Amino acid sequence: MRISVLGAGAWGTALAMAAARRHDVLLWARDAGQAQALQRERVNTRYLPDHPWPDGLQATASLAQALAHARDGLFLLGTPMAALRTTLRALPERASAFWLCKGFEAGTGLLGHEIGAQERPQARLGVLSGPSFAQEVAQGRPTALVAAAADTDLAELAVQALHHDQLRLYTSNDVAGVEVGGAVKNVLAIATGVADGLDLGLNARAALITRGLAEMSRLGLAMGARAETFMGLTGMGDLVLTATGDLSRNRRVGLMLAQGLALPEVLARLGHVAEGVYSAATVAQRARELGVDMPIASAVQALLDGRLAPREAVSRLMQRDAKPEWGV
Ligand SMILES: NC(=O)c1ccc[n+]([C@@H]2O[C@H](COP(=O)([O-])OP(=O)(O)OC[C@H]3O[C@@H](n4cnc5c(N)ncnc54)[C@H](O)[C@@H]3O)[C@@H](O)[C@H]2O)c1
Ligand SMILES: O=P(O)(O)OC[C@H](O)CO
Repeated sequence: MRISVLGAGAWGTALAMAAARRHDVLLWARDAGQAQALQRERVNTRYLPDHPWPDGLQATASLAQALAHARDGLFLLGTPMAALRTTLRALPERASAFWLCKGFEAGTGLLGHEIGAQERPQARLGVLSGPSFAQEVAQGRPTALVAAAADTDLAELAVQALHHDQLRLYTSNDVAGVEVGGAVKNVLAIATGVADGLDLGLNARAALITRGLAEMSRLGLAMGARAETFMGLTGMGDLVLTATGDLSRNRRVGLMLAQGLALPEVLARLGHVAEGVYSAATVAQRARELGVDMPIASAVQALLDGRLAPREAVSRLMQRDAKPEWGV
C-alpha cells in the first residue's frame, strides 16, 4: 500500500517508520531543510533521535509529491490539532485519511471529525488514537491503537497499513468517543503532573485519574459517544499512560508548572506540542455549552490562564461539597 504521512514530528515519524516495514511510505515535512536532513541522515534527529529508518521510508518537502503518492492509498495526518484543518483542506476530495492528533480545535471547539465534515465531506476519514508514546513505538515496543471510522472498510485499511507483531490495531465506529478520550486525557495529565509536582501523593493521583475519567465520560456521553469507549484503550488506557508516564509532554507541563515556571517558559523547554494546553479552554467551553460538570478540567484551564496558582487549583478541587460518587 502507498502511504503518505503529513507532518514529521515525533508521532508522524514513529508511525511512518512502523508502516514502512511493509509498505511504501513517504513522510512530508513542511520545512525543506528538515526534509533534506531526514532523507540524508535517515533518522529524525530532532524529534526521534537514535531510531534509524527502515528502507521503505522516504522523506519529502513537496506536498504535491506526498499528495500524489497516496492518492489511491492512505494518508496519515501527523500535524498538531492546530494544523488539522489546513492539512485536510490540502487532501484530494475523496482521500482516505486518519488523523493522529488529539484535541479540540482552539477557537471553534470542534473535534477532528467535525472539522473533517466541514472541509472534506466526500473523503473517507477517521482517527487513530490510543495509549502510545512515539518513542516506544519507534523502539518497536508492544503498543495497541484504535482506528475509529464510521466506514468499516476504512478502519480495515488502517489495520492493513499498521497491524503487525508489535503494533496491535483495534477498530471502532465510535469516532466521537475516541476523540473525546484523546482530547480530555491531555488536560487531565496536566492535572496529575501538577499534583505529582507538588508531591501530593499517590492517593491524590489515583483520585484525579478516576474522577477525571468520570469527567471525560460525562462530556463524551453528552456529545453522543458510547460509555464503553471510555473504559477502553482511547479512554482509560490513554489516560493512565499520559497521567502517569514521564514521557508525556502534557504531564511534564504540569510538573513544570508546579515548580513555579511560567507557561511560556514551560513550552519553550518542552520543544514539542502539548495539546492539553490548547484544548483546556475548548474542553471547558464544550462542557459549559452542554451543561456538563468538569471541575478538574476547569481548574487546569484556570491554572493555564494564570487565574489560579498550582496550590490554589488543588485547594479549589478539595473544597468542593461532598457528593455521591455516581450521579449529580
Ligand atoms: N508524540 C507522541 O507520543 C504522540 C502519540 C500519539 C498522538 N500524538 C499526537 O500527535 C500530534 C502530533 O504530535 P507530535 O508528538 O508528533 O508533535 P511534535 O511536537 O513532535 O511535532 C509536531 C510536528 O508538526 C509540525 N507542524 C506543526 N504545524 C504544522 C503545519 N501547519 N503543517 C505541517 N506540519 C506542522 C511541526 O513542524 C513538527 O514537525 C499531537 O496532536 C499529539 O497529541 C503524539
Ligand atoms: O506526550 P503526550 O502527553 O502528548 O502524550 C502522547 C500520547 O498522546 C500518549 O498516548
